[in-house]
Amino acid sequence: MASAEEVVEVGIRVLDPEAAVPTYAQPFDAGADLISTSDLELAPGERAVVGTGIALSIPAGWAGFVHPRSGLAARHGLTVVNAPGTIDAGYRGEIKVCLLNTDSSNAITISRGDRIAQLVLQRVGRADFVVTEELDPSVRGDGGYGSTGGVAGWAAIEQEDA
Ligand SMILES: O=c1ccn([C@H]2C[C@H](O)[C@@H](COP(=O)(O)OP(=O)(O)OP(=O)(O)O)O2)c(=O)[nH]1
Ligand SMILES: [Mg+2]
Repeated sequence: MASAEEVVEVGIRVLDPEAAVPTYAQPFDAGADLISTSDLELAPGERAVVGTGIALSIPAGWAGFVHPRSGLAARHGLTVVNAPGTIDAGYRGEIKVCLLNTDSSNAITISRGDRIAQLVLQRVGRADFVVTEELDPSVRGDGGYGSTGGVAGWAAIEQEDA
């Protein structure tokens, strides 16, 4: 049986009198919705940094990641420029979202209180970088950027199997 989800305690300051603690829309959702504290309109191709009205104290060993919401992305072309935005455990300022209207012809209107993005909490590690002349060998080696093949999917796999 799958193990239960891990719940981490995160301190929160609600900075805007009308903002609220972020909520998970459904049980087991990974993302808690973040709201906009501003009214704004994004012209096609325009971006803006938008406040969410909250500040957090995330425990060391964890980080928050600001992801776009898929419905707004699919319906309107709204995304997060730096997706996922990284919220460091030590950051105590207001969480802000750098929104981008990717639609080529329609403006997007955002109203105060709209759920504009979602925050995912994840465990994170930090590297102890050890300088070396030779890296451990691996099967992939230095192959990257398409080294395993192009875009062909099923057809290529079927040919290889034949
Ligand atoms: O979508 C985001 C991304 C970042 N931040 C805040 C929290 C994060 O801890 C801090 C720094 O983010 P990042 O390291 O991505 O930005 P930077 O350009 O490297 O700034 P800095 O020099 O402050 O690290 O900005 C947000 O509020 N929203
Ligand atoms: Mg940084």
